[in-house]
Amino acid sequence: MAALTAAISSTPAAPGPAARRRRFFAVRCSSSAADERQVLFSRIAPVYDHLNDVLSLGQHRTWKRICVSWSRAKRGDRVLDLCCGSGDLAFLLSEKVGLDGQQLQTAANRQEQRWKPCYKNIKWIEGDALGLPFADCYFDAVTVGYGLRNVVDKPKAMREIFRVLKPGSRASVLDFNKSSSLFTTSLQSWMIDNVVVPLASGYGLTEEYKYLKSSISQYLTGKELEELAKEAGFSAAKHYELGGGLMGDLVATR
Ligand SMILES: C/C(=C\Cc1cc(O)c2ccccc2c1O)CCC[C@H](C)CCC[C@H](C)CCCC(C)C
Ligand SMILES: C[S@@+](CC[C@H](N)C(=O)[O-])C[C@H]1O[C@@H](n2cnc3c(N)ncnc32)[C@H](O)[C@@H]1O
Repeated sequence: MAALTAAISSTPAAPGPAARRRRFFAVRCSSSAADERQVLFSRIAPVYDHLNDVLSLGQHRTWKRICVSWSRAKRGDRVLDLCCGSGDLAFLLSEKVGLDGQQLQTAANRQEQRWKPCYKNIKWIEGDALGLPFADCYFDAVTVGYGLRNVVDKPKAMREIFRVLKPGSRASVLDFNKSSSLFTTSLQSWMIDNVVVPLASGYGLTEEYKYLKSSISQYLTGKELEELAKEAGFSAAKHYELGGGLMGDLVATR
C-alpha cells in the first residue's frame, strides 16, 4: 500500500517553505462558531510557528514528536493529521511513513534538498473535522495536535476520528492539559496571563492568545477525554501528562 499522509485543517495556515509548494484546498462550509475559530487562526497564522517556538522554548516540538510516536505510525502506513494548521505533525508523520526505498535513495544523492522526498506523500486538504471526506476504516493512525480543544463539537470529532481509523489503530491527541492540580492550573494560567498574552500583544494578538485560557478552561480533563474516546467507541484510551502537566496526550485505540 502506498504511504500517504493526509493533512486536513479548516484554516489555511501560514505556509512554511515546504507547505507553500504542496497545498491545495477543498473548501467546506462550517458553523458560525467554527467560522470565528477559523478567523482567529487565520489571524495568528503568520506568527503562529514563531510564537510557539519562543513561548514554549521549543518544547512544543518535543511534545509533537511524542504525539506522533505514540500514534504508532510506521513506514508504508496511511495516516491523517487532523487540524494540521501549518503542518508540524503532518511533516513528522510523513517522515514516519516515508516513501519507497529507491525514491529515498535518489534524495540521498541530493543532499542540498531542504525538501525531504517523503513530503511528496502529503496531501493537504482544507476541510472540517466534523465531517471527514474519508471512508470508514481508512487510516492506520490519526494525530490531532492542539486541534480537539478548538473544534465546536468534540464528541462528533472523536466519532469521526474513530470512524476513519482501521480496527486496532491509534489516535494520538495532543493538547493543553486541563489539570486537576491547583498548582499546575495556577502555573498554566500565570504563564498565559503574564508571559504568553503580553508577548502576543506585541504582535497585536492580545485577544487571540487570551482565547487560550478560556479554551483550556472549557476543555476536558484527561479522565474526561478518556471517557469521550470510550463513548465514541474506542476500545482503550489513556491520557498522559506532558511538560510537567501543562500539556497532555490522549492515546486511543480503536
Ligand atoms: C504548540 C502550542 C500551542 C499551539 C496553540 C494552540 C491554540 O489553540 C492556540 C489558540 C490561540 C492562540 C495560539 C494557540 C496556539 O499557539 C503549545 C506551546 C505554545 C504556547 C502558546 C505556549 C504555552 C506556554 C505554556 C503555558 C508554558 C510553557 C512552559 C515551557 C516548558 C517553557
Ligand atoms: C492551534 S492550531 C493547531 C495546528 C497544528 N496541528 C499544530 O499542532 O501546530 C488548530 C488548528 O485546528 C484547525 N481547526 C479548528 N477547527 C477545525 C475543524 N472543525 N476542522 C478542521 N480543522 C479545524 C484550525 O484551522 C487550526 O489550523
